[in-house]
Amino acid sequence: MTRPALPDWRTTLPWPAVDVHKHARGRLGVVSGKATQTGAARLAARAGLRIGAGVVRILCPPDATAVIAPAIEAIMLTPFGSDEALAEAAANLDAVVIGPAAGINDATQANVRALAGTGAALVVDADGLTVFEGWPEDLFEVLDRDDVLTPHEGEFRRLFPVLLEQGREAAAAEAAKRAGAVVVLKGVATVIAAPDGRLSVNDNGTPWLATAGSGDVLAGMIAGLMAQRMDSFDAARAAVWMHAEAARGFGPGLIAEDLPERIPAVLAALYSQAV
Ligand SMILES: NC(=O)C1=CN([C@@H]2O[C@H](COP(=O)(O)OP(=O)(O)OC[C@H]3O[C@@H](n4cnc5c(N)ncnc54)[C@H](O)[C@@H]3O)[C@@H](O)[C@H]2O)[C@@H](O)CC1
Ligand SMILES: Nc1ncnc2c1ncn2[C@@H]1O[C@H](COP(=O)(O)OP(=O)(O)O)[C@@H](O)[C@H]1O
Repeated sequence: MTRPALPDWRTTLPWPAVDVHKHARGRLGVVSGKATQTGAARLAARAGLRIGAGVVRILCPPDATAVIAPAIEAIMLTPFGSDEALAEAAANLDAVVIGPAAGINDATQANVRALAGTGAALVVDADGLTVFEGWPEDLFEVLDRDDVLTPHEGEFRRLFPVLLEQGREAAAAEAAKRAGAVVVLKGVATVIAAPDGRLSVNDNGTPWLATAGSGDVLAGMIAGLMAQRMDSFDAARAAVWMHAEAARGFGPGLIAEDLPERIPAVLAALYSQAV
């Protein structure tokens, strides 16, 4: 018996319907760090907006409001003063990114937990992963299967100390099972693994991506597709490929700020194949 081919992510990209409106298109939240650490959230938010989320809101500690407000236009801003207030602010969001420059402290842990109790699908990156070093089960027990973890190898080791000895593919597959969530093990050939056993290795990586903040952009791209109701595993595969394609299109001199601005060209090429 032959198994039906898994749908390729290109066939499930969320192109907007004629009668869509911005809220129906998908609402994305990105949690910012404190006043001196807001750039990572702004990169992720801009990437999420560029990849098609209809409404994007940065959720920030009160001290960061005056820093972020003059640095955004289409992106909205909501300050929160506690984990409960964060959950309230995220109540009507479809997807949320937490972790980029969030801070390695108890507040970030509490914020991840609070967001996990909302209906939003989560992308947990960077400090959102690092804060669970030593007690990863505390993270895994609050995750849903449509949540996504996006560790680089350093962050992966903090949550899964010996798994990489099995090789990157086996490690990512086991990590996804243990976490009960999609795991994106970043690197030269990024591995994407789902808790149901689906596994994919990205094939268009480029070293131009080895630049500060490129991972923050990727987190925003994945969550931006998830906010548009794309399956989390497909969203991760699609975003990882588009992220690399955007970097290839730019080439030498690429910095993370350039990546969101290359997304339209990458989307346009995919759209021309879809219609
Ligand atoms: N514009 C911004 O505001 C930016 C903020 N960022 C944030 O800054 C905070 C600290 O970033 P750091 O880069 O110091 O933290 P990392 O956790 O990335 O790096 C700390 C250590 O982890 C190890 N490591 C890093 N990348 C690795 C890899 N790919 N493979 C193996 N080991 C690796 C290295 O030993 C490194 O010294 C994070 O919250 C991050 O999200 C960064 O994303 C860069 C841009
Ligand atoms: N040499 C490389 N080849 C391909 N991709 C790379 C390379 N170096 C880094 N990347 C990609 O760049 C991104 C870096 O993410 P991350 O380490 O989280 O950076 P940051 O924390 O600065 O945002 C990942 O998507 C990773 O796969």
